[in-house]
Amino acid sequence: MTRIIDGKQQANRLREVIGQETLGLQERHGIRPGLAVVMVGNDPASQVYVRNKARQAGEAGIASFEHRLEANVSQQALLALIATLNADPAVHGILVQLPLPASLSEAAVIQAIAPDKDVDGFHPINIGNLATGARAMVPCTPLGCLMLLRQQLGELAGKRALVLGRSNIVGKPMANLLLRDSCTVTVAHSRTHGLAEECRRADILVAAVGRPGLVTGDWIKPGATIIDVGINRIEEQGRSRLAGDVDFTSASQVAGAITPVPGGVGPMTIACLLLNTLQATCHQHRLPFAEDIPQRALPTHRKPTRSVTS
Ligand SMILES: NC(=O)C1=CN([C@@H]2O[C@H](COP(=O)(O)OP(=O)(O)OC[C@H]3O[C@@H](n4cnc5c(N)ncnc54)[C@H](OP(=O)(O)O)[C@@H]3O)[C@@H](O)[C@H]2O)C=CC1
Ligand SMILES: Nc1nc(=O)c2c([nH]1)NC[C@@H]1CN(c3ccc(C(=O)N[C@@H](CCC(=O)O)C(=O)O)cc3)C=[N+]21
Repeated sequence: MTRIIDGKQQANRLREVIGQETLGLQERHGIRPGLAVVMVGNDPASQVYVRNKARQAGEAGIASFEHRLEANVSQQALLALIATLNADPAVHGILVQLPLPASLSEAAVIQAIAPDKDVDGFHPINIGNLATGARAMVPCTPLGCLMLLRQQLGELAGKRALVLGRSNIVGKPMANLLLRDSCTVTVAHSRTHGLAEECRRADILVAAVGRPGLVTGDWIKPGATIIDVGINRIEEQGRSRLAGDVDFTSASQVAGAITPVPGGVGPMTIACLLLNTLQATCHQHRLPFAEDIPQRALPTHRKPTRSVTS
């Protein structure tokens, strides 16, 4: 039986536990975590996402501060805003919505964010710490994927994992996280030869390519766990809907467990953003952070020793 991994429900649980923790911070220390979201231009898809983040932050006891800048804002003005947010004690986390207009340097903007407040985990310091196995702020989307995998499979050690996509925001940090959990990791991309065969070897397949329905059932090892990161807006029969990078209909015939789109990785990304904001708040106030929040919220389904193929 294929299990549908309900990311929306898992994210609700995670946000509930985050809410209990923020309440504790407020009551014991009078501290309210704060998240600043900077949006440049007015891309409608980003607006929906930013609105969802603000609402869910509020429900979890996190203050959110939205900064909307015109698409033609200068690099200098954007960097000045980041400097202000870096210095603001009410702001514990800073997220600059990507992609930025082409006139702005994403690298320069990301590097301007104080690493302690970099709740996206995109700053080179955080990337380096993740890659070397040190404590780091971990990018939200791969972190959410890892939580779903751990919850689904328990122990990940020794499993063959294939990460499809090598972007800085999903593919590369995902590969690092799986390696940290002792998976045997392959990273595939647009220049990979024999992509279907690579995929068929994988016990765990994480697809983050931005190509709707690229991964079909015949690319999947029977019983494998499939995490579909893709969020693609497609037109079908004159209507617009969201589709993942995995063809859900054929893949769900073969997979052991699979995330849907919508309702899979997307909601976990936002929950992980709130978790990173809580972690950043504790760190900045030199307070202990409850590392076990994900395990408390999402206890594992299976005994750690059982393999996907057994
Ligand atoms: N659920 C969520 O929270 C999030 C979802 N997303 C979604 O995830 C998807 C990926 O996002 P992102 O990582 O930013 O995308 P990028 O466009 O930055 O990277 C795409 C990657 O996929 C590879 N690729 C593209 N086409 C193919 C192909 N035909 N075969 C094999 N590999 C291919 C590219 O290879 P190469 O490097 O060789 O060009 C690249 O490494 C998108 O749909 C995006 O909307 C993104 C962020 C968060
Ligand atoms: N600095 C930065 N950090 C990001 O993390 C970041 C970003 N920029 N730019 C854009 C991408 C995309 N992204 C999504 C997060 C949640 C959903 C999400 O909640 N999706 C819902 C549905 C949403 C809908 O219905 O439109 C779901 O999949 O169920 C989608 C996409 C984060 N990103």
